[in-house]
Amino acid sequence: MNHPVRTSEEGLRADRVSLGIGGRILLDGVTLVPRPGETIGLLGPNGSGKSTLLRLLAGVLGPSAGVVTLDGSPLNRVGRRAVARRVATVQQHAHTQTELTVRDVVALGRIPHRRSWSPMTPDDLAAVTRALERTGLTDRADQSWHTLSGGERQRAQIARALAQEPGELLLDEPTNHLDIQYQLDLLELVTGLPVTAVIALHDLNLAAMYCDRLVVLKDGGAVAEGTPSQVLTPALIEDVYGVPVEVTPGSDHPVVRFLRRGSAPPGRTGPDRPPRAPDLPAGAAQERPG
Ligand SMILES: Nc1ncnc2c1ncn2[C@@H]1O[C@H](COP(=O)(O)OP(=O)(O)OP(=O)(O)O)[C@@H](O)[C@H]1O
Repeated sequence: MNHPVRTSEEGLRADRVSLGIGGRILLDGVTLVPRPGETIGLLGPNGSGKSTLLRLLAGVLGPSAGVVTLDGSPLNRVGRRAVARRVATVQQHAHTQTELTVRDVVALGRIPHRRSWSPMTPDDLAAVTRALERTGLTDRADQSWHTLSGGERQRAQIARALAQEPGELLLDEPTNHLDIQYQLDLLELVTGLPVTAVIALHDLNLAAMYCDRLVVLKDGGAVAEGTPSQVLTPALIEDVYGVPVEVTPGSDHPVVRFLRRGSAPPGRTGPDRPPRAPDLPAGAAQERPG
């Protein structure tokens, strides 16, 4: 997963970024320093600030405090086109108007690399072909975007981002709409690319399997950061998501098992779990219904 080729000043990083809109703090002093080539998973409940942080990293929004830099320069001084040559984003709900084919959509990824009004070069065409192949869309290339399934649209957006040949890839819940095979394929693909990737994910087990490091957001603040084994503890998950879990340390990565509310792992007692009645016959102790 790691392709350590650059110095620490290089790459995309967020330094103590905050964002307030309409008197509400959406992000509060978050620092994110991806190491070159690594995959960072952004975790956190709905509304915790994951998409907002990705928008700041993409330069779509500017922070109200702190700074996002690309190779040491604040994004607002780098220029949109230069940022677009380096940073590709895949959003949650991509909409494409007009009657574009899949190939047309993927070719949009080449725009930052092309001069205005100039035709696609052989390099552009090769990048589009490669991106279609990598996402398994070659035989869909001439199909209209509108006729694609939700999962195929998602893959076409990933292909567009790959055609952009970015150094940094920002993905906002890219596995939405994908069946399990494509979820695994996609994360395998992204983590195998020579790019630095920041991925907002809801699936803790996929995050544990594929991310080098995780950053957990809660109410706009970063509450944990580290490897999946360091971060994905029952205490952290219960605190952030409010759900009971059991975490099994694996040789490669931890495995999270969600428990029905009202139940708890063997040996644990808590406010949600009444102690077993001592006078019930063996085997008769019942868990509370979830
Ligand atoms: N332009 C905006 N104006 C006001 N509030 C906003 C704006 N954009 C986002 N928010 C709020 O900021 C909070 C964080 O939103 P964000 O989309 O970053 O969360 P998220 O962690 O990506 O959530 P989800 O998992 O549901 O996608 C939310 O409460 C959202 O309503």
